[in-house]
Amino acid sequence: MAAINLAVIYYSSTGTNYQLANWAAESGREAGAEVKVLKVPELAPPEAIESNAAWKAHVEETKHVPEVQLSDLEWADAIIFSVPTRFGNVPAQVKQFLDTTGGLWFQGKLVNKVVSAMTSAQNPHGGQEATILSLYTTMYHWGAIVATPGYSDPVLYGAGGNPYGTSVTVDQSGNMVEDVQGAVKHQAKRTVNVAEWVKQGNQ
Ligand SMILES: Cc1cc2nc3c(=O)[nH]c(=O)nc-3n(C[C@H](O)[C@H](O)[C@H](O)COP(=O)(O)O)c2cc1C
Repeated sequence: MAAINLAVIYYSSTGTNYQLANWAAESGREAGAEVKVLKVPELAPPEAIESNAAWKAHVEETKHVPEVQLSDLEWADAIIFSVPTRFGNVPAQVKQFLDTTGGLWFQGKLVNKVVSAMTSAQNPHGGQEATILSLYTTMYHWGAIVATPGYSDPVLYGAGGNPYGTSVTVDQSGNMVEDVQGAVKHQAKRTVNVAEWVKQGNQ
């Protein structure tokens, strides 16, 4: 099998998407990939972060995580995004990062990247599917190959059955409502497997 470089790129204010990213990374390594977990740079002013204890704690907890660079996108064969819902769309931090990929896009360097996405929201119908589809719209412009979980494994039903990508509800205390660990791991393994098929086909 061709060795796959997997970049797990996340944004998180209060830790949910960081946890999803780490489960995906674990599964990617189990599937034999070389894995990097990378955070999208924060744009919020320090006063906003300071005013929210959970946000502040998460920023402290993840100080060691490298920020994603454009070179990470070049390096990656497969990319898994994990981002929270913001009014049914991606957070501004993520959009800002995506908008820096214009140069790579222009050079055709994002073509055939195998991508997949996950999200979280406070409400079970709070815009999870819309958020993932918004992100995928950019991926279609990249010429990426979007690898959705669909209903490719029974574990997805127990996780809420979002065929576009794993999504989870976060309660008022910041805890995940559905048990999505298995679905995340399945999605990550599947993404690595699809990247292997694509890479082999290109060799
Ligand atoms: C500006 C803003 C907009 C949000 N919009 C929604 C929304 O439309 N629907 C929803 O269910 N949750 C919404 N949320 C809640 C977040 O999605 C939730 O806090 C997030 O999924 C937690 O992920 P994290 O722990 O990785 O930061 C919003 C939060 C913020 C700050």
